[in-house]
Amino acid sequence: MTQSTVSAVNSEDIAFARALHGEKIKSGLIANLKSKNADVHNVATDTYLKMWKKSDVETKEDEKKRLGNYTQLVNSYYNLATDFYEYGWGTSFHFCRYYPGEEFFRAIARHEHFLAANIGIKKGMKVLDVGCGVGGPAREIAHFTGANIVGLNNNAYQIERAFHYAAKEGLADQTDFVKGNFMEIPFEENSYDAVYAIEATCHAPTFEGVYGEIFRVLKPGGSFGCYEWCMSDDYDENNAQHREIAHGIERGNGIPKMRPIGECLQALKNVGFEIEIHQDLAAMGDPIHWFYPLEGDLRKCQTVRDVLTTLAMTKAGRFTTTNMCRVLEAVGLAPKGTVETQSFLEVAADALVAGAQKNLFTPMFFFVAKKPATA
Ligand SMILES: CC(C)=CCC[C@@H](C)[C@H]1CC[C@H]2C3=C(CC[C@]12C)[C@@]1(C)CC[C@H](O)C[C@@H]1CC3
Repeated sequence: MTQSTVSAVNSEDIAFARALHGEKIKSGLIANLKSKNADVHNVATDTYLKMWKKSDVETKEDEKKRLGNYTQLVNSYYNLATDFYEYGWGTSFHFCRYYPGEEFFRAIARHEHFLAANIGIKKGMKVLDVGCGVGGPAREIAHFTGANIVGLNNNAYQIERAFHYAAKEGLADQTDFVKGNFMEIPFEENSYDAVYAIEATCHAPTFEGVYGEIFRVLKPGGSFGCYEWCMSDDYDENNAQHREIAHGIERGNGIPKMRPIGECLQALKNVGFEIEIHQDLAAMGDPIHWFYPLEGDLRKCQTVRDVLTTLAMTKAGRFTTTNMCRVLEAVGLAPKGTVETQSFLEVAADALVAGAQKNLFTPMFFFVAKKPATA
């Protein structure tokens, strides 16, 4: 794409996001739902849902269309899901490991510190967060390390929220957020000391495309650290039950195509990275599973405070949210399509848990890859 086409696409996305969500930043699910423009919300809902057939047999052609339209797919997904994520999960949109007794938000932060420490992020470094969401990890890593973090994200709504939260935490000078496509990163080559991506690059149509761009902007000798969403070695694409779980993960999470671990490692090598560490952190035999909040069993909560924190994530909490959305939609306080959004998020939760329980899926295939000093 030429520079002028890129800025035209960006302006269109920004205008769409403003028309859909309104100009002012609000907090709380109900306040956010109330402020949506119903007609624009309808467009976002239709755009997302038309990418997925509900009952008919899924064909390779459907998958190809999603891969070709990945920007529309991912943008419409996050235009619909972001408020629900913040309401149910907070502002760091990722999973994590837990040790016995560890509180939810503490574990989330520790997962971010672990990544920052492994790629050697230090005070004053210039670091890129690829697919930064609303900036939860970028803020935590900025506070933790003193580095300057730039978050890249193609969703204009999330970018606006990221600026808002960073300013509130006094990080306006230490962070920046840029709307852009990670398949065409809008920065110069060799411009970042370190790059990380947390559960984001699975939205790309190919690992090679996004990793190649990360390689380009990273300085020689710099490290790229990532938690990648992958299907495990036990996953068999020709097994109908496995495929159904993978498809649920795709549809519920706005992912054009789930790929195996092998493809991730091969892509890193193909674009020139030297892989220094790789390990599936979901397969470490942890007594507390990474997916426990979505399992719906409050007895698995780590602390009393966690019962409240994880309430909206459990089956009972999700049932309540669905009914609340039904009522809000019926009385006109939430736009049409809100119940549908909650329903594909339910698909996400169930498919993620099923994939985890059968050891078919990991949201934390962790790797550190280095750009050779001679590159
Ligand atoms: C999509 C990717 C690559 C990463 C996001 C990972 C997680 C943060 C989300 C995956 C499924 C999401 C769900 C919710 C919050 C965010 C996730 C865990 C809810 C708990 C939000 C509240 C809703 O009512 C139910 C959602 C279920 C799925």
